[in-house]
Amino acid sequence: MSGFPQWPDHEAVLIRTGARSGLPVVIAMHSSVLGPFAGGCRIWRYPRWQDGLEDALRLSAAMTAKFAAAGLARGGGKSVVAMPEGYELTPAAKRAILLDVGDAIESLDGRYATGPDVGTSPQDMVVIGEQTSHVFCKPAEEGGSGDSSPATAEGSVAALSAIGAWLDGGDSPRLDGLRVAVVGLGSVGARIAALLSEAGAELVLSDIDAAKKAVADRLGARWCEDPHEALTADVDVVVPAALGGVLTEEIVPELRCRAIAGPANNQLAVPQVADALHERGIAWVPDYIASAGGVIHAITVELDKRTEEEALLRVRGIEDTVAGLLQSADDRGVALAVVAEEMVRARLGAR
Ligand SMILES: NC(=O)c1ccc[n+]([C@@H]2O[C@H](COP(=O)([O-])OP(=O)(O)OC[C@H]3O[C@@H](n4cnc5c(N)ncnc54)[C@H](O)[C@@H]3O)[C@@H](O)[C@H]2O)c1
Repeated sequence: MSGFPQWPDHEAVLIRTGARSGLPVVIAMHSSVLGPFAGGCRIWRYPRWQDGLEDALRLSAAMTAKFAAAGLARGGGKSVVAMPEGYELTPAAKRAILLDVGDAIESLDGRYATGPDVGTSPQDMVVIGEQTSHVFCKPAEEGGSGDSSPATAEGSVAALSAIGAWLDGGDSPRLDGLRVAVVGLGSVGARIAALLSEAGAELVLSDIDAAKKAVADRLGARWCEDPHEALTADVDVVVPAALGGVLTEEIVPELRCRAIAGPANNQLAVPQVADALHERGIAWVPDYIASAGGVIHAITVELDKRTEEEALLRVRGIEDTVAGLLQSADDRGVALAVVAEEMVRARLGAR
């Protein structure tokens, strides 16, 4: 997030050597203004362990923004285990790391809870859960909320409904007839495409994996072999649902959509792209808003112990959030990212 303070304003950082793995376990705790810390556990290879620390600091700050924007009473946290390059992650080594993470979390006495991130799965949360109860996103058969992709997709579609209304100049959420390009048809992207198709949207779909053409065929959608063609297609909205960094300074002049909203993390290659999109009249919904459905659902059900219905209502609340942001961005003639950042700061009581 441009301008959002990320360093050195963390409340606390725990760094300890895992008793079993011997690897550094980092837990970065950014801001507990809204509630206890939560955020995924990343197990990744880094050139230096300090790069893992830096990742934890950056990602925990982003989680604070995500929770604040979602109206969840949680603070941004993140755990990272930095493996050296070339480290052989055998099943035994993975288990040792996960137990070390569980110990580190337990030592914090409920101040921080974790879920899956890059390099960890819902099943891994069960292993962490052997050492601590402060864990979410366990598989359904283990008493957890299961795969987060459906709720993430719901949240992105809620954002798209708000965009549909905004494009119509009205208040009624609309997906019927909306022309949408979905780039990336993995667990989340394929679900978004299915939900949009059901709601009557007109779809352009793409993925680097040619086998995903089957999704387009099944939904009767237009298939683009080249993801760049889908990104720059003449549609109302583009949905980035693959990897980050897809919105570059080079691609902005080529875009033909009116809005962009999707689940992919870290969509902007550089922060200035948000301004470039605004100058081209393209509304960009920050990924920390459009991708929040999964974590909202998991935390609501597993940590807050609320019902599925309540969780779904909270996820669908993304629609109202985006509608409000689109309206105030228009009223003030500024980028939606600016209004979103101000909303986050206001909720955190920051200047
Ligand atoms: N799964 C969740 O609940 C969740 C939650 C929040 C954010 N996200 C983010 O959403 C995005 C998608 O997540 P997912 O779980 O569906 O991942 P996934 O790995 O299941 O799917 C990613 C898809 O993108 C495709 N892809 C990769 N590079 C591409 C490119 N350059 N162009 C087009 N397609 C490309 C892959 O072939 C794959 O089909 C990721 O950025 C992820 O971090 C996911």
